[in-house]
Amino acid sequence: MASPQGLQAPQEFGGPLGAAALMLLLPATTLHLLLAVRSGPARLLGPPAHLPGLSELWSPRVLLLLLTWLGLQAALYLLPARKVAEGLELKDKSRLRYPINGFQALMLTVLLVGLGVSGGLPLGALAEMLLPLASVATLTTFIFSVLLYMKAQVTPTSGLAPRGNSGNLLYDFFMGRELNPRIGSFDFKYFFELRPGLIGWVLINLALLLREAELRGSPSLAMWLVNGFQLLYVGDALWYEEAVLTTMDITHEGFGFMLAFGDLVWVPFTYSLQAHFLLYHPQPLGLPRALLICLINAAGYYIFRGANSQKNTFRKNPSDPSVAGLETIPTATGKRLLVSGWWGMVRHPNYLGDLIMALAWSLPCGTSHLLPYFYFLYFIVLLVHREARDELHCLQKYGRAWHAYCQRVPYRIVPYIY
Ligand SMILES: NC(=O)C1=CN([C@@H]2O[C@H](COP(=O)(O)OP(=O)(O)OC[C@H]3O[C@@H](n4cnc5c(N)ncnc54)[C@H](OP(=O)(O)O)[C@@H]3O)[C@@H](O)[C@H]2O)C=CC1
Ligand SMILES: CC(C)CCC[C@@H](C)[C@H]1CC=C2C3=C(CC[C@@]21C)[C@@]1(C)CC[C@H](O)C(C)(C)[C@@H]1CC3
Repeated sequence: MASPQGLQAPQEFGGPLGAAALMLLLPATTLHLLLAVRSGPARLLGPPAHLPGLSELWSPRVLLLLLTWLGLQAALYLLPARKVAEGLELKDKSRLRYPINGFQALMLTVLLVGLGVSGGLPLGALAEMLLPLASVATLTTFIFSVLLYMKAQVTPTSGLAPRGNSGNLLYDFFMGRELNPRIGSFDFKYFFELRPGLIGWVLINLALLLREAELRGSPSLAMWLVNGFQLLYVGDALWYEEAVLTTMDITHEGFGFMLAFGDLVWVPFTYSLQAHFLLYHPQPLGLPRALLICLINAAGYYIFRGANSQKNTFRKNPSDPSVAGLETIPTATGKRLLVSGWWGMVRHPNYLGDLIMALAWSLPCGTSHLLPYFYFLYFIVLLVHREARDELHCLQKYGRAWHAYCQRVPYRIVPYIY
């Protein structure tokens, strides 16, 4: 069942063929990275040292562990929230309500895990279970995406996403048909975007740190830095949880295989690659280099947070004193575009800050291997592609005003370079 508007929307990611290729390539890449990272040569490119058997990829105990984790995070999501925020206006003029309790869920998880570890829970053992966990999570994602696809069959047209309703099964399954799939007030896209995968990433990092302490007596400085930087990133995402309601994923993307896999598999298992690498390939790191890397991460965070907060404040209340003095240009929609401050430097200053942080997360792993730089390299591709998609949306939305903005601010992500 295709919506007329969906049929006209240009297809992304290379259409059905691209979507099919990605659905094979993404799980295969995750598997390859998890095998390569623990092998001696730790090669990013080239065949893996061995192909795993079924017993290395699947166990009912691991499935139970994953389901318990999802259940715990769902329960924390349902706890009373300090605030309930409204999302942007939908096509039918309604607004959905979202609980703002992500940071609380992170803190409660840390507390529960802390109590567990002090009571003898062998969290370090998780480090040895990442391969079967990732493959079980991949299988779960496929099954879950089928359920999401079926649920969209009975969703009214106004609830469908602009892109994922072309009528091609493979493409729509990948892109996601329904914009905001919910059961009652439980919003699946919002929940998966910020909870089990993002908090799971922190937990995996911590398990790798504890495993390193078990093996070598104490965690290395490099391991501390990677854990600290990424905890800051996840803590920030959950502290500013409300801001996710204006991101492209929540406002535009359907919830299908792409986001479900990204949230549940890609983020926790590939974003933790640096800590995973350090467990099997310890790297010496002196204090002066560690300080320099901290400075790079701080600079990236400063730009990332400054840019995201400036835009969010401006979109929520343009007369807020912190943004009221900034220069803007009007658009035909009634909304204005910032042309000074962070958004006058490049058209995506938040991506620039994010990329600088991505580099800082890999640097503690030294320069002997390319593998721990995977996240940085993938992130360049993701953000360049994302920027192009956003550019197209903004051009369609703002027309001439967007052209004027591009003339005023000619660089996209990196000043004077790109
Ligand atoms: N770690 C990861 O894997 C990932 C991280 N991210 C991060 O997520 C964050 C959100 O990114 P994303 O959702 O892509 O988009 P952005 O937060 O960059 O939002 C883009 C939107 O901002 C508005 N905008 C653009 N220019 C201006 C301007 N000059 N003045 C005012 N508003 C403007 C437009 O929407 P409108 O005008 O309608 O408000 C545009 O569609 C980023 O920090 C990014 O780095 C993203 C993807 C993956
Ligand atoms: C590999 C696939 C082709 C693409 C998968 C993309 C997803 C992994 C990302 C799409 C947008 C994301 C965001 C974050 C994590 C990665 C995914 C899900 C984010 C939650 C990370 C923390 C940030 O502070 C944020 C701004 C909240 C991010 C929002 C977008």
